[in-house]
Amino acid sequence: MTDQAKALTARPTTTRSVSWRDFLELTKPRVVALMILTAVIGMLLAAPGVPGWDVLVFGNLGIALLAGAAAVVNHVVDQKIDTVMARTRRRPVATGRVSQLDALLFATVLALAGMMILMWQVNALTAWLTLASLVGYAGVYTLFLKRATPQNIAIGGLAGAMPPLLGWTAVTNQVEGHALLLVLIIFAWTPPHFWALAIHRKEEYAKAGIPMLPVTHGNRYTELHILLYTFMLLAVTLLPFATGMSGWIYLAGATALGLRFLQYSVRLLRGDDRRVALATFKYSITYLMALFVVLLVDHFFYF
Ligand code: HEM
Ligand SMILES: CC(C)=CCC/C(C)=C/CC/C(C)=C/COP(=O)(O)OP(=O)(O)O
Repeated sequence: MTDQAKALTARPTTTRSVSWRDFLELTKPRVVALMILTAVIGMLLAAPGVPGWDVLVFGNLGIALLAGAAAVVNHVVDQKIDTVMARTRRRPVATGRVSQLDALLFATVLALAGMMILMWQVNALTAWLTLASLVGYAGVYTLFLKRATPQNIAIGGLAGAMPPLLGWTAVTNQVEGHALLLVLIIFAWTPPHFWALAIHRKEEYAKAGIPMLPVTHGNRYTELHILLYTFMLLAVTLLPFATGMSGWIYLAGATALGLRFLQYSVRLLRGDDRRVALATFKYSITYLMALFVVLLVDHFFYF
């Protein structure tokens, strides 16, 4: 192998030694933080009043530990493909700063701690549903779907959509219709959230050999699907109002946020521009955060 070929295939080297920050990074803290926001709001909507501090603290801690563990496993399973993509090549396992074994041990500790907390301090239903979400993301999505089909996100997104239900069951110990509605909202949101980023990073996914929708079916097809999912998202977000779960404040907020999302999707379909794709991805995060905050404001306004 020539020196140039070696340089191209080598793992990115790192001069920095391992630190606690690497372990924190492995847990995808910003993604988990948004999941916890949706779990907290699930708890607050489920409770007749305000849930007890113990459910709030232990429920969210347990869910966060298991979600973090799932993210760590994702780094281990994806080590090779993370090394190929510019967005992920500096990750702790991809660079080798954290070994696969250490990462797996870390994931095991997080998962065991999370399960014990949920089992002993919350309830078994929440513990098993959270574990199922971990398996859904780390096992079904990462290990299998991500590499197998361009519909990976449309199916695998269910795992990431679970936190509001997990929050709800932590309080009520029951799976109820309104909680499933919140799951449905995140489930419909996930494809536009991710496909916008996949368009922006299409070349990298192609290089890594991952069959993301823009790679297999092109940008225009993906943009059309983003638009269709955004319509569906807008329709699904009207259900909390239609079923009497939320009031007019929510309806106004959800409609305004959804119309703005549609505006991004239409711009994307018209312009096919990488920068618009990135802006759409960023908006998707603001959108979900704002939508759940509006749900909560509405809940306490009519309370
Ligand atoms: C299987 C479903 C999902 C897929 C495939 C997906 C994909 C992604 C990807 C690839 C990124 C970029 C990460 C990076 O640059 O390191 C990202 C970022 C993000 N995702 Fe998702 N996502 C999913 C579900 C969710 C869910 C359910 C939430 C929250 C409820 C969420 C919240 C976020 C946030 C907050 C970021 C920004 C993270 C940052 O700034 O570092 N995602 N997502
Ligand atoms: C217990 C529970 C609630 C589990 C949910 C786990 C969890 C952290 C889901 C995150 C969703 C996500 C960021 C997917 C991206 O994975 P990717 O591999 O497509 O993206 P990447 O290339 O950035 O790693």
